[in-house]
Amino acid sequence: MAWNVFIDGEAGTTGLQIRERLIARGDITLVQLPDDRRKDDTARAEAYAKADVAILCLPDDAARAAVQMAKPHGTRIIDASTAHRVNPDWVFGFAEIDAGQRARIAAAQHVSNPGCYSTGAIALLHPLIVAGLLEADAPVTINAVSGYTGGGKALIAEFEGGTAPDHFVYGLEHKHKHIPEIVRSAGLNRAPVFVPSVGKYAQGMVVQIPLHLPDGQTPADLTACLQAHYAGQRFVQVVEPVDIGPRVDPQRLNGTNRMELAVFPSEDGTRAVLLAVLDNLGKGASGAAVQNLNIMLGVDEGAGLSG
Ligand SMILES: NC(=O)C1=CN([C@@H]2O[C@H](COP(=O)(O)OP(=O)(O)OC[C@H]3O[C@@H](n4cnc5c(N)ncnc54)[C@H](OP(=O)(O)O)[C@@H]3O)[C@@H](O)[C@H]2O)C=CC1
Ligand SMILES: CC(=O)N[C@@H](CCC(=O)OP(=O)(O)O)C(=O)O
Repeated sequence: MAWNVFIDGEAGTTGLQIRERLIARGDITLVQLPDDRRKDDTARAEAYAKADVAILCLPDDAARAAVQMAKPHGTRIIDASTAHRVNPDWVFGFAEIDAGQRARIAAAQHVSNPGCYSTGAIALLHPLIVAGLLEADAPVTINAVSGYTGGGKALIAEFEGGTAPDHFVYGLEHKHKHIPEIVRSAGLNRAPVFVPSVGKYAQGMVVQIPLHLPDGQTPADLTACLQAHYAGQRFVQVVEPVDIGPRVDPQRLNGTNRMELAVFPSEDGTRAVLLAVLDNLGKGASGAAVQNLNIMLGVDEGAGLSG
């Protein structure tokens, strides 16, 4: 038996990469629309009626409307957009966040994928806050660099058309859309200062969180906490700085669903940089969507994914 899966927004950046990961699978039949009907609501409603699971790769407003369209048909949904990430009725689609999350995803009607930057930031912060190594109201700063596919078709056109600078910093109005989901899912009580940037390369991302450590805490304590939290995980690994540094390449995990976490210490042990590397279109979007789909269907979590 094959499951029917509809990727709404299949022609977009995230949608295309999900299709690539599902197209050859024998256990999945893609419900597809002809190009001239992909925004036709009658055709989309028919697709929702047929699908067991729909994956929304749409702008936020279109994702909210799609949920209403799917409702009469009872279609299970994975939303890649920002629309439902802090909605308490949706399950947050970061399987590794804690021991119970896979079961919650498996049973869910509605799963919301984390944002790409958020995946790295939450993966680093959540275990430390739960373990009491970082206060929930700590003044956290998050810096990051992403490949330009993170901005979807519009930003890709700017970079490939030569109208964007080779590297730019943004989010400086302190209103980036990932801040609410980072606060909620990391377990912070205070909004972090988040400064993302984009470089002239297509895919790949590094998220960095610099910390001054309190007296008595060492970088090794942070590493040990992350190692314990992610022990045995297939797609999230804690690595040594020497394995990925001293020059960390944001593209090192491209094409995979993996994320690497590391703690880079100062020589005297009083400071550290927490670092996450991932493919913004892998574990940061399309890979995570497929991982969540696999969990929801009860099949091998890594089916169709490169780890
Ligand atoms: N790119 C990334 O790294 C990540 C993206 N996301 C999220 O995934 C979602 C999709 O992003 P991304 O793939 O980058 O964006 P793109 O702009 O590349 O793709 C969006 C697609 O949605 C289509 N679309 C827009 N409105 C509708 C509608 N009403 N009905 C049907 N289709 C519609 C667009 O059509 P058309 O082709 O005609 O423009 C386009 O193909 C967004 O919410 C984004 O925030 C999440 C994590 C990471
Ligand atoms: C480079 C770039 O523009 N990145 C996007 C985030 C990409 C992502 O994670 O997607 P969501 O839109 O689903 O949150 C941004 O900063 O808005």
